[in-house]
Amino acid sequence: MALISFLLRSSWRIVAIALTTGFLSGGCSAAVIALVSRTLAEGGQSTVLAWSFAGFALVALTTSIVSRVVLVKLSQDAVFALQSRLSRQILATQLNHLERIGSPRLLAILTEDIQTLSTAVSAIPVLCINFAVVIGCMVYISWLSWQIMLMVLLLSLIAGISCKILLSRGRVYLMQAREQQDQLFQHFRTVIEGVKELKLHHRQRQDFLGQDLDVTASQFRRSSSWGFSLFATLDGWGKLIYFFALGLILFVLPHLMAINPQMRLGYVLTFTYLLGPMESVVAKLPFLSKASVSLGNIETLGLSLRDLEELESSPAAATESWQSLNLKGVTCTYPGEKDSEFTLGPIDVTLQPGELVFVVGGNGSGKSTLLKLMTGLYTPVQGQIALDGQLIDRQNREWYRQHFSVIFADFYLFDRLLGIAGDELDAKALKYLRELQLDHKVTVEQGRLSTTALSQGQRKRMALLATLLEDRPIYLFDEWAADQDPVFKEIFYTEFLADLKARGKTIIAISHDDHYFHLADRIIKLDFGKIEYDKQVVQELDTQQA
Ligand SMILES: Nc1ncnc2c1ncn2[C@@H]1O[C@H](COP(=O)(O)OP(=O)(O)OP(=O)(O)O)[C@@H](O)[C@H]1O
Repeated sequence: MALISFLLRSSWRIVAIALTTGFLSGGCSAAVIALVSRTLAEGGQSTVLAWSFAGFALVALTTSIVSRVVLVKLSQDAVFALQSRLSRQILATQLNHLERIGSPRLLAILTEDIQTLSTAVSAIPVLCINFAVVIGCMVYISWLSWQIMLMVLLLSLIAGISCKILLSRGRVYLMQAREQQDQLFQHFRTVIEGVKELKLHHRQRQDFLGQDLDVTASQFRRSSSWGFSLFATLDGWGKLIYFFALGLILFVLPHLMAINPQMRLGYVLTFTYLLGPMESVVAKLPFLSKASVSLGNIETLGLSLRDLEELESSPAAATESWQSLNLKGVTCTYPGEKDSEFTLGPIDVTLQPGELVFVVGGNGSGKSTLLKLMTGLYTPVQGQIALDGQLIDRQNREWYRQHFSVIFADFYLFDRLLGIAGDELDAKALKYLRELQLDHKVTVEQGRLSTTALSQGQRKRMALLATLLEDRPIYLFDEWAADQDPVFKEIFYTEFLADLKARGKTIIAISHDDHYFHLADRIIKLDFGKIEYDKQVVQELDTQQA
């Protein structure tokens, strides 16, 4: 039902057409078999029966095609819309919420759950048709004899209740398996991203494979096997009931009531024909159950993303001539156990245009967190951020973010210069490629990079190229120079930063390169999430000289 309502949300009209034609097709197939049974039972041949047979067969065939084609298109459209909506929702959700959900879970939902849903939804037309065949045949059998109708109803009731019990048990195992799959995705990530370390260390690899991957994989295997075994039992149980009914008609009923051999032949034929559709319906049940677990996951994620969704709008252009950026009593907390909880702040900082500020401090002192807070990626738990006196809130946060160009320590290098247009883009990119000494390695054509298979230092230079082309008022670098050779480190601090400063840009650079601290206007030092000091470098030198 959940799957049908998922499709109904896309287009109830198409679902109505698909279900009607599906049931019509199934009904006509049942009518065909009823006609065959009757013809065999009566032993004669009539033109009316022959034409009816041809008519029902034709309608069964055409409506089956219509139902399948219509629903396949609708289901693929619905899955496409879902993928697109989820991706957009993820991008529109607060960063700290996404970090809490974790990338393995997000990836599992975007790939595994959506694929499961897509497979199940494409099976719906066949299911409808087969379901209608089963119902149609049952109706036909019931119409022939009320005693057999009673027997069919009773057996259907027993089958329905027992199937429900087995299905709900199986579903519990599938839900467990799906949770374990999230963990498995985390381990697969380790396999892919930690491949170098794991290949180098035999014991490390054995430890990881034996204690992590295999343990989760075998838990997943156990839950899945239990789930699917219960569904297999369901299949067997269904067949047992079916054979029981067949046996009753063949061997018991003739002793209880007057039933001629032809009619018996008709019943047996109808029952035998029923087996195929019934098997098909039962075989699809595990996939439907799995899909409903996936749909639950998708919807839970959707709801949780919606709760923490940010306003998406086409923001106004960044203010080039801003005067002050003010953080007042700003705090940010990563929730965790009492001892491991980290709080940054309260932070009080005011930045001016054209300033070069170095942020320093030990590992884990909160430098990167400060950058995410300053750029509006994290929402402060307390305190306020204001640009030129304008408080930053949900309404204008998107606009506020347009002021920053950032290279994070774990930056992502896109394979094309996204969102940067202009006729001269390639020429400007070439100029920077030369300055960054990458022109022998990378070319840019219509904004697309010829390669991103570069060394870490080169990748960082390409990220710098992209930010330079963005030309935003405030630049933030999280230990950008850490991967650069001494020559380029020198060029970065003395030429690139100086050039940005000369262009009136504000630069906030997290750095451990104390060689270059004298170039800064200000140094902010963080310690355990608090500002230890925030001092003007030039003033201090002046004071010393005085
Ligand atoms: N996504 C996160 N979830 C939970 N805690 C986090 C997260 N990111 C950082 N932390 C915690 O916040 C603290 C500050 O981290 P942050 O990355 O800001 O430090 P940093 O000063 O940039 O360190 P480094 O110099 O090592 O890069 C650390 O104790 C870290 O464990």
